[in-house]
Amino acid sequence: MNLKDKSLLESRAFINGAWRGAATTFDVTNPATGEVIAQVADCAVEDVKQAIDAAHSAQKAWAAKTGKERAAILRRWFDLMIAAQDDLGMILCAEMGKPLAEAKGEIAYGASFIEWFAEEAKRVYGDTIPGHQPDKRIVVLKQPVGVVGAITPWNFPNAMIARKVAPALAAGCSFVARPAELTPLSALAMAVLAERAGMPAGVFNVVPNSRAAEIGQEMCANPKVAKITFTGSTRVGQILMRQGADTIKKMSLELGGNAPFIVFDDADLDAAVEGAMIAKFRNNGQTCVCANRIYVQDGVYDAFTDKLSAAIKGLMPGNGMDKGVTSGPLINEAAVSKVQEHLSDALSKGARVITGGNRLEGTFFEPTLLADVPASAKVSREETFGPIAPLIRFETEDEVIALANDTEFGLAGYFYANDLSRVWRVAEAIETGMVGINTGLISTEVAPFGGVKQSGLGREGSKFGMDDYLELKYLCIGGIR
Ligand SMILES: NC(=O)C1=CN([C@@H]2O[C@H](COP(=O)(O)OP(=O)(O)OC[C@H]3O[C@@H](n4cnc5c(N)ncnc54)[C@H](OP(=O)(O)O)[C@@H]3O)[C@@H](O)[C@H]2O)C=CC1
Ligand SMILES: O=C(O)[C@H](O)CS(=O)(=O)O
Repeated sequence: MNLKDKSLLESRAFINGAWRGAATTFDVTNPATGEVIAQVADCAVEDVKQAIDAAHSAQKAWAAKTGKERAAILRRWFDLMIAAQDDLGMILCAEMGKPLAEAKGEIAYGASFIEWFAEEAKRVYGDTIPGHQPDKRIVVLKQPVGVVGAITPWNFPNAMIARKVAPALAAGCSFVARPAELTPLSALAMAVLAERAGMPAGVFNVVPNSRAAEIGQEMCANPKVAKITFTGSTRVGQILMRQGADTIKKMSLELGGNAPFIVFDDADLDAAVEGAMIAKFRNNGQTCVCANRIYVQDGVYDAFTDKLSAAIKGLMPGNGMDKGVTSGPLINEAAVSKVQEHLSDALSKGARVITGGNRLEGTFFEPTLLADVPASAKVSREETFGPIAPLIRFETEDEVIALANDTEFGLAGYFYANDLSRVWRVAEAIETGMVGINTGLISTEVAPFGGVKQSGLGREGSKFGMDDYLELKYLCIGGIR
C-alpha cells in the first residue's frame, strides 16, 4: 500500500492508550488478490478483560469532562480522519475490497458521525417536571451508561465503528471495539488518530481477534460492560441477546435486512433505475440496506427491465484500486456460495437471467439481473448480500404491500411513485425502520438509522442516536418550603 502516512497501518491492539502485540497473530488478506496485507495481534480473552478494565477505569473521568471538552477531542479526531481520508480509504479498500472511491466515501461517512456527535456532546439536555406535591421538585438527568462493548462487521469497517463510538464517547461512555477478523485495519487506524487527537488512555480500545464468539461471551458476561452495540447478522444478534440476558445488558443491534424496492406505474423510471442501481449495487450488494427484492408493477415492468439491464451492463467488477472499477470482490467464498445458491434456486423456480449470472475469477461475481422471479424464491426471502437484482412482477398496491411486509426483517424499504396519496399510504404501510421514497440512498448521520422486527433494536445517528448511550435518572427533591 502506497500510504503517505505508513504509521496508520497498525497491526497491534490498542489497550489503555498503549499499543501491544499478542501471543499469536492472524492474517488479513486483500479479497481482490488474496495477498496477505498484514499480520494482526490476535487478542485473547485476557486482553479483552484488560481493555474492559481500562475502559472502566477511564470512564468516570471522561464523563466528568464537560461536553465541550469531549466535543473538542472528537472534533480533532474528525479533522484528523478527514486529513487522512486518502490513506484510510486505501487501507479500507485493501482489506475489504470496495472500490477506492467508495472506500474514501466511507471514511467521509464514518467521520460525519464523529463530527455530528462532537456537536451533540454539548447538548445532553435533561428535564424539569412540575412537582406532584407542593414541597417536591422534580429533575430528570441524563447520564452515560458506562463501558460499551462493540462488535462490528466487515462490510463497513470504518463507518460501523464510527457510528457507535461517536455517540458513546459524546455521551461520556468509554468503548471497547472488536472489529471483524476480516477487516481490523480500519479500526486500528482509527485508534492511531484517536491517540493523536488526545483521547485519554482507556476511553477508546481496539481488540482485534480471530475468535469472535469468545470475545462476545466475555463482553456479554463481564459486569463492567454496561452495554453491547452490534452490527451484523440477525443470527449473531440473537446469540448476543441470549448471552447478555444474565446481566441484563443493554443492547443496540443493527441486524440483517431484506429490503423491498417497489416501482409503481406512476414512477419516474429513469429515477427508479438510478435508485435501484445505488440501493442494489452499493458495496457490491453487501450492505444491510441493499434492495434485496425489486417489485415492478405490470404497466412498467418491461420498460424498467430494459432500462435496468442497460445500467447494470455499465458496471465494471475488478480490483478496487484500479481506475474505473465500480464493483469489488465479494468478501469471501461463503459470500460467493450464498449468491450462487440464491441464483440457482431462482432459476430452478422459473426465473430468467437478463444479464450477468456468472462467477468470475477469485470471489468476483458478475452484476446480475433476474426477471420473473417468484415470491417463493430464496433470493426474495433471505438477504443475498451480493450483486443479484431479482425482479418480481406485481399488479396492485395491496398485493405488493403484503409481499413487501411478508418477512421477519424490517430494516429499510424503498419505493418510487409520484401520486401523493399513494406515497403516504405506502410509506405508512411498509413495515421497516427506514423508507427511501424516490431515492435509493438513505444513509446519513443526520437521520435515525435502524430497523424493526428482527432487523434490530435502537437507532444510530441523528439526535436520537445519543439516547442509546444515556440513562435517565429521576431526582425527586422533597421538603422544599
Ligand atoms: N446489518 C448489517 O449491517 C449487517 C448484516 N450482515 C448480515 O450478516 C450476514 C453474515 O455476514 P457476517 O459478516 O458473517 O455477519 P456476522 O453477524 O457473522 O458477523 C458480524 C460480526 O459479528 C462477529 N461474530 C460472529 N459470530 C459471533 C458470535 N458468536 N459472538 C460474537 N460475535 C460474533 C463477526 O466476527 P468475525 O467476522 O470475525 O467472525 C463480526 O465481527 C450477512 O450475509 C448479512 O445478512 C452482515 C454485516 C452487516
Ligand atoms: O451495515 C451496513 O450495511 C450499513 O449500515 C449500511 S449504510 O449505513 O452504509 O447504509
